[in-house]
Amino acid sequence: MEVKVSQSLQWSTWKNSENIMRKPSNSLHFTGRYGGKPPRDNQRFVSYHLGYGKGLNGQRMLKISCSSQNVPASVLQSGSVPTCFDEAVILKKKSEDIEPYLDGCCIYLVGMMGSGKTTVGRILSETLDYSFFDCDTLIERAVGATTVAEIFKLHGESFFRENETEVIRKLSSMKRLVVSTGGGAVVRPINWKYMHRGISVWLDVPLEALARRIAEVGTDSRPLLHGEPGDAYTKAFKRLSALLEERGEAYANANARVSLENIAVKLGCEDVCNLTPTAIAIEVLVQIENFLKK
Ligand SMILES: Nc1ncnc2c1ncn2[C@@H]1O[C@H](COP(=O)(O)OP(=O)(O)O)[C@@H](O)[C@H]1O
Ligand SMILES: O=C(O)C1=C[C@@H](OP(=O)(O)O)[C@@H](O)[C@H](O)C1
Repeated sequence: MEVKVSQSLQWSTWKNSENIMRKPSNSLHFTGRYGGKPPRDNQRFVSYHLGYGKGLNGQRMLKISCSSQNVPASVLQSGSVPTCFDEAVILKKKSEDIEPYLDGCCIYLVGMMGSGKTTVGRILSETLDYSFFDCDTLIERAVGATTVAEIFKLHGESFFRENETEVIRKLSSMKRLVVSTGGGAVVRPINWKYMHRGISVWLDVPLEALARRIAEVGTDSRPLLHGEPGDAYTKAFKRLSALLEERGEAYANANARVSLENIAVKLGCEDVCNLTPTAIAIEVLVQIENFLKK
């Protein structure tokens, strides 16, 4: 029997398995932890299921699946969550398929705040062996400020936008980058002139999901969401709806659109919040491929 284990199922995940249980039907279930130290609650564990099944030709095959629940935002963003075996394999295969067509072209992720540009961008850069850049971080460095919120407070939004354009301009002369742009980068036509030197992809996420994600981490780092009354979810929802209303058409300038609602339908998933960043990264590659083959 030949079993190919993807790189993203790292040895450390297996080595650190907390408990291995033999299940009745000749299958194994074990829970692995990610990261160095054992977390205290079970929610930070990832469960693996190993069992035998039949392949297409009826041959016996080892099947591996993995599930993770309530993985903290910081871990999701770090891109170090052990992902579903199948998803990891599909992602790698897809990236190998499109690499020759991409020819080193930069990928710009656009979308509302919280749409997952940073989280998905990191995964894409890793699988494509590209470098990853987050525009907000580069602007903070260029200005010598600690946060975007500080830049807005000290210098105002138009100063921030000027710097954003300058960062995008500089990045656009480079190759093999995945760039996570700020949610508002789409409003300036000059930014599109630079982004169209590469391929732009719009991560289209329903407002409810955006607001839920942002409410979880708070609005501190996102100055445009400050100032609404109400609980974190309501505040985020209201401001995001107003911004989306203003910007909807600007996002549609992107070369490709990745709709989380469409992915959920494809995968038979009831709630877009259950889509993993890897599943979304796969769809980004599929949509880039569609665009390049047009
Ligand atoms: N597929 C996903 N499922 C659940 N939470 C996610 C997903 N993608 C991103 N997040 C979380 O949503 C928040 C915003 O994601 P982030 O990548 O920073 O978005 P952006 O860069 O577009 O602002 C983060 O807390 C992140 O962990
Ligand atoms: O939507 C926007 O106008 C903004 C989005 C933020 O980036 P993220 O989309 O990465 O949160 C950041 O650039 C700034 O707070 C403004």
